[in-house]
Amino acid sequence: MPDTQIVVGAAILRDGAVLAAQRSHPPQMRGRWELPGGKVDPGESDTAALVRECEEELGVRIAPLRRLGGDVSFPARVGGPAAVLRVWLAELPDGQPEPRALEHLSLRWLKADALSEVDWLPADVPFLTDIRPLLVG
Ligand SMILES: Nc1nc2c([nH]c(=O)n2[C@H]2C[C@H](O)[C@@H](COP(=O)(O)OP(=O)(O)OP(=O)(O)O)O2)c(=O)[nH]1
Repeated sequence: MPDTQIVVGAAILRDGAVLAAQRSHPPQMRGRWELPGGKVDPGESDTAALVRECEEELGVRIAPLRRLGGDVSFPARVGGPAAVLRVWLAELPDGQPEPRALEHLSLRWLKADALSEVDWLPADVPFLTDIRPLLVG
């Protein structure tokens, strides 16, 4: 898949909740929710991109733990490359500050019973099946 744009997302778990982020742009995605993360740059590893994007978006340095689920394809912009979302389970190491919405409209820590309360972007939805049992364990 040489032309596929890889997008990485972090399922950051703390105290039985996962961190969800509300997108500010583009207009058709504004207000919808995603796992924090973003596009992998050329030559960059997936986990390096994940750590970089979370620093940019949340102001924290996360620790990726392991992959959750598989590649989930989503419709790329017209004329652009195909795109897939890959998600990692991650944690906030001791000493990290509280995440801040530096690029998002808002952040929420969602427990299992609130996981379906927000309007997730489509590619993130399949990962909720992997995340839910980790919140109630
Ligand atoms: N997480 C997620 N991202 C999606 C979905 N559908 C979809 O087009 N995207 C796009 C939005 C962004 O272009 C990209 C996520 O990367 P990003 O968070 O770095 O995007 P961005 O807008 O900040 O970056 P840029 O386009 O300004 O370069 O994936 C989806 O269902 N879930």
